Amino acid sequence: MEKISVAVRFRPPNPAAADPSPGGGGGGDREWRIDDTRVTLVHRAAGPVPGAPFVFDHVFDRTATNERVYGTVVRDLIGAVVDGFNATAFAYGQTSSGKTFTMNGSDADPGIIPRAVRDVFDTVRQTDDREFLVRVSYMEIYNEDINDLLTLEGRRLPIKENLERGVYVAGLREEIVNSAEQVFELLQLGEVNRHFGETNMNARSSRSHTIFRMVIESSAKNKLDSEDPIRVSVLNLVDLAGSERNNKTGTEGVRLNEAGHINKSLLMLGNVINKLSESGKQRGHIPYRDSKLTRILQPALGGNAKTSIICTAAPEEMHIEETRGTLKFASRAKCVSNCAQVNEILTDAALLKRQKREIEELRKKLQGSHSEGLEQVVLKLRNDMHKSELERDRLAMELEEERKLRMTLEHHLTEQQKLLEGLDNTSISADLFTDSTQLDALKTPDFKYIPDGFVAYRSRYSNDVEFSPLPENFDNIANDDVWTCLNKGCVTDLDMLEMTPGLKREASLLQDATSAAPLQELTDARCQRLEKDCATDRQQLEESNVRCAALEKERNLLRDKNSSLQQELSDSKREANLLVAKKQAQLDDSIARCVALEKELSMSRQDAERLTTEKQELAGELGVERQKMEELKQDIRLISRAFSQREGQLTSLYSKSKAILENCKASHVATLP
Ligand SMILES: Nc1ncnc2c1ncn2[C@@H]1O[C@H](COP(=O)(O)OP(=O)(O)OP(=O)(O)O)[C@@H](O)[C@H]1O
Repeated sequence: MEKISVAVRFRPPNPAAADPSPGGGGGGDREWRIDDTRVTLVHRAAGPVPGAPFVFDHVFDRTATNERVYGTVVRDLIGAVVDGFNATAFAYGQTSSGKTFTMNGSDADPGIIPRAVRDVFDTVRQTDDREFLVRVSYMEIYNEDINDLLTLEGRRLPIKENLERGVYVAGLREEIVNSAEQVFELLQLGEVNRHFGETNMNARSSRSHTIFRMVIESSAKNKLDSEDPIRVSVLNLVDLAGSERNNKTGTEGVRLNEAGHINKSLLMLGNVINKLSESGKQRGHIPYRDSKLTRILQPALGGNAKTSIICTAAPEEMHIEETRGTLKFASRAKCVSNCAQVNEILTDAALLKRQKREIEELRKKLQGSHSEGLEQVVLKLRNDMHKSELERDRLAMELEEERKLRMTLEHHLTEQQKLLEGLDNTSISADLFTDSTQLDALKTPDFKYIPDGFVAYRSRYSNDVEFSPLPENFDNIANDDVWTCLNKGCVTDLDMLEMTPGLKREASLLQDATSAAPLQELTDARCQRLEKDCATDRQQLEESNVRCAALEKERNLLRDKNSSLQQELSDSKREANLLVAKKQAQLDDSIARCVALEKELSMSRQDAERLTTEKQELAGELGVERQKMEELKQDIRLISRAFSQREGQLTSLYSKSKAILENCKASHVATLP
């Protein structure tokens, strides 16, 4: 929020009015005194007239130039307009107080409009990173009709309003301009079409309110960001017609009609300012629609714009009441706040992006803190659940591997047990080896009999030629790894090869019954070894079983935890849904209430508008009545003056007659004998 900036400017005294002779209007004993930003009415002899002084943002005395006024009050607005803010500057004051002088100026000292036009183009030129499009229009409000000053066809244009453009004058010509000179040409054209007229107080009095408007559109030169919007701002420079008293301006006929409209629309402007200056609660309906001027200036009055008002005043004593009225208007305007924002137009994509963000923010707000907490809990539970699912899968895999290992071990154990039993029950004979592979397993690879077979390559073997002579040609030699691979990972098979020297001669041993003793020894050793292996395998199996049981237990625990988490999750979800439904119901309820209130409001607004119209009519009638009363009073004054003159004449006639009579009487008495 930003207050309207208000300045007061006193023009130099009118040389005719400074004339102290009767009718000259000057030479009174009261005057306005300026002290920095303070204006006080003083008796030249007796000091300040009772009443508070008026204080404004800026006060200019007769010596102030247009350059100074512009620099102090308007220059900053131009920068803001080029940056995308709306801005308005207008001159308000009684007739002949210097409004047109302030807005248009002279060749020697140009006013606000020409200076602003130059500044706009200079600022645009200095803004390197944006592209600009400047359009201008010029209109007047004459007798409550809006006329386009740039074309003679544009008469009585209607005011329209829509969401996109707000309040606008339909059919108003807008010229695209590239330089200040182009604008000055258009302004000249407008000045020709503008309504001026001669009154007793101003040989060239503005009979209409004029609004010169510049629309400045800009976009970034490098559109890297799709969200980069187009900026559209409006600068209004307004020269109002002056309020006037008919007895002073001596208006009649057309001028009187014009004055009626001027005074009425200024009254409406005053009403809007009064309402806006009231505090929020008392303010109520703002009657912008009561006049075209207030409707067009609506954004500048308490809306989306930066606004400066320059109130012009006449210093002469004969205008003290009008000046006081202007200062009161200015004081109220000082209390009005505007809310200016950069005006941006977004592309559809950017708008969508922005709206999505806003909806997301609203959704968050709607859900409130409690459901936000719930959402976090749900999220945490979901995370926990996911973690425990992963853990469960990992354990299941481990369990599966353990199971496989156990089965392999069990299988291996059974095999070995079978083998052991077989060995226990027999003295080894080739016939007992029913499975030829079993027998093969006990044999040292015999290179003579199996020419293409593999042999474990061990240095020990090669040294020990007695048991394992090296073959002449090593075409197929396997090292430890290949052997292990061939024996399905059972290293014991490789170790068994140490026994092969005995078995190398198995054919002759088995045939020779006398050599049974050493065979028995070998068998026992082998049995012991197998038993040892069995015991180790059994131990491994038991350990594996224990691990399996522990894993199963852990898995069950996890399963329980998982299901309890799922239960919690569904509870939270249910609670969150309930809460959202509750909030939605509250929202629906609020919307319904809002709709009802809006309906009520619009009805009240209609009532208020009706009342305002009635009030205005009554005020109009009152004005007429007051005028009549004034006229009657004037008549009474004239009659009583004539009456007193007559009375004086009669009295002196009577005195004269009386004196003559006395004289006559005296002369008659003297002539009596
Ligand atoms: N500050 C000033 N310095 C010098 N002359 C001024 C100044 N202000 C006004 N004048 C002169 O006073 C006269 C009336 O001024 P101007 O026409 O600007 O008044 P106005 O308020 O626009 O009147 P109206 O409402 O009737 O149009 C003009 O001759 C103008 O040159």
